Amino acid sequence: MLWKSIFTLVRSSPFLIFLILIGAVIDLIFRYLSSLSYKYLIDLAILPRDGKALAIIIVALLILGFTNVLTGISSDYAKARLGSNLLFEYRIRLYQHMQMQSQRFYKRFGVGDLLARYTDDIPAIQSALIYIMTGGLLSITSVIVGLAILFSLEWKLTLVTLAGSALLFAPYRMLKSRSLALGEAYYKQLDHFNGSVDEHIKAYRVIRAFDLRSAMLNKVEANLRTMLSIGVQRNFVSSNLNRLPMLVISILTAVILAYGGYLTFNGSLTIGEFIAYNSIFFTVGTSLFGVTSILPFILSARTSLDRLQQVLDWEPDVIEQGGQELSPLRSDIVFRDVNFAYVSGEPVLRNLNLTIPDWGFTSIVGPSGAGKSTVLQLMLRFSDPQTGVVLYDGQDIKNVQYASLLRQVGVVFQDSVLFHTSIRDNIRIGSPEATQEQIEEAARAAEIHDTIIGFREGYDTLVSHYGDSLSGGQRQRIALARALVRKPRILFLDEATSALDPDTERSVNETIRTLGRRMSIVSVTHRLAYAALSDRIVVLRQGSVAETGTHEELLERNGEYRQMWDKQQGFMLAHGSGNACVRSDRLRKLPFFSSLDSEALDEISQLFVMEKFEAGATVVEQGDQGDKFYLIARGKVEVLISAGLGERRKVASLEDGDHFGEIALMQHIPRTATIVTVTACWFLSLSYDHFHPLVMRYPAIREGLEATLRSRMQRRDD
Ligand SMILES: Nc1ncnc2c1ncn2[C@@H]1O[C@H](COP(=O)(O)OP(=O)(O)OP(=O)(O)O)[C@@H](O)[C@H]1O
Repeated sequence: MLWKSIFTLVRSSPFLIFLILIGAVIDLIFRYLSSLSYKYLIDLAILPRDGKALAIIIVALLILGFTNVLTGISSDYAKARLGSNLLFEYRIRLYQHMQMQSQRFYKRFGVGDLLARYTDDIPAIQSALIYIMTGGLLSITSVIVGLAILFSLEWKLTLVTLAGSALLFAPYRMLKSRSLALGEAYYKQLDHFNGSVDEHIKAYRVIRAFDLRSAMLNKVEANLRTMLSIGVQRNFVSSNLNRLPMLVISILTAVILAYGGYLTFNGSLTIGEFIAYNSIFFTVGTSLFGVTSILPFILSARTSLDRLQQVLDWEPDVIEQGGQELSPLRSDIVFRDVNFAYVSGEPVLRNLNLTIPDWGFTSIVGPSGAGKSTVLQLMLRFSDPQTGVVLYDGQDIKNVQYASLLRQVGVVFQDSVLFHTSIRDNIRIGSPEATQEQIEEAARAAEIHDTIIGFREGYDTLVSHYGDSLSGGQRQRIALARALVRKPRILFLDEATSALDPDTERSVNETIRTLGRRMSIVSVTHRLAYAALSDRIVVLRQGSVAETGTHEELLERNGEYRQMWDKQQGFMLAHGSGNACVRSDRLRKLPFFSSLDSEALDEISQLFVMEKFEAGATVVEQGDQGDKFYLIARGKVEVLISAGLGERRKVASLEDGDHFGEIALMQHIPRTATIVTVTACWFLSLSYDHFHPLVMRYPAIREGLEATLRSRMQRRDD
């Protein structure tokens, strides 16, 4: 398919092809007439001492040389143009293809992987095309013409030459598969390397703060060493593909000199013919060498074409077909019998039926992995359900113009990426036609205008490195302004404030609440304190709706929501987040403390110490001796277990109100899993040494912990 597009590109540039061909033909004529001129120079001008003939030959050569240079220049321009056109066409095509893709695609092709296709594969195809179009075609024609002339000069000698020339392609046959395999291996390593550089740029703070520099360096060094070794082998094979044909040409030259000399001795060839024959053979030899030297380019381009094709063959999850314009949302968004899975056989949404009216503030809550963000993604049509429909005002969003759907919505994600441009342009991205007044209006609504004008360069302040130059709250407020400048009918928030520190979260949520009076908002959150303020709450469990209602109704119902609510209660984070504590009645909800009296629980709650970890930190490492129990006052962690060969498998996510490590309170036993923070986390930790004296005093604690351990073991065995 891609080969076809190369031919289409070539066919669509007839003038450029004409310039290249004319340049090649003139070059060819020049080469052979120069070589053949020796025959006439020696036999017709020098030996008979004919000055006029000499002058005519020299003038003819000069005119030809001059013409050759002129057509060569036009041909060079045409090649440069054609090559650049190919780069442009392929890069834009790949980029457009990427724009249609969703999460599944980006999971399969990492950043490094994709970048390598832009910066290495496409140029490799370009080089091969240029070489084939110019050196290749010219060399092949040159070989054919040259052999015809050689045949006319001395056919027996030429037959010997022709037979020997077949040997020139032996190295290609021998080394082809090795070269292709090395090409593939090299690109694989290059993809890894690009990925590591990208990771380093994005996570440089975590790498430095956790002193991961030497670990990362070792990883990159191992990658580069493998690349170095493959690179050496690859270059060596490529140079052999060039060098070995030269050996064949040297042998052929020796044969021609010996046999041609013999023919000249016995008078079958004149001296002029002998010299001309050798000179033409030299040109033929060079052209033959030219033919073989494009082979490494062809091999490299073949690998690159395959790699590019692999990406372009990836079908987008969402097919954007024309359809009707979606009119402004007036009634509701409905999920009807929706089933969805990222991986076949692992359903995430199961027969989901849900109605979200177009007014007020709706919160979607539920345990981690319940499918909250997935619901949001389907509303934005980042993916389509496998069965069932998502309707906006009764219209299946698969059948409406995608752009008209996106025009109605604004979105703020948890990790809102800001671009490397001014604050003004970052907001304007939401609506490219927005005037300065509209930008400021959005910034005011997001309550960031005063902060922006307080910066020395105001709205022209450059946002650097994905927004690192701003605080988390400022970043999210600019992201909010970016969404608001679109004047959306509906604002989607995907954990938009949960990565912020408590004070900033509180203040951004107040802004969002004010906005809720002006537009409808759908917010995915796991922090129930803010969900409680919404007009309706949808509780998801394993991809279905478990409950819906207001906060009060759901508490009353005493179901799933109530449990989650109770779990998150009882923690107090002081303003400024310098301190936190847990109430004794909250401790009673932990199964191993449930039978203790208030006095004991009060004592225990005093023993907790607050610990703060940034996102990406390892809190406990599998195999280390456990000496602390942790309660998550706020934040989210992942529980990982070793899956061999240094790989880790995620087995669970824990968040506000969850706990881990309780067995460490009873005995120093190795941790059975690694805990890594996903967002910044505030933990309350209780150390074995502080706690142990209490266990001695209150036997009920030991009994509770032993029961927990037994049930844990039982669950694991099951
Ligand atoms: N791109 C993906 N590929 C495969 N599985 C995915 C992908 N994205 C999410 N999942 C899985 O789908 C399930 C639902 O994920 P989703 O992010 O919607 O849950 P959530 O309720 O928002 O959870 P959380 O609060 O932890 O963000 C989880 O089991 C998750 O591991």
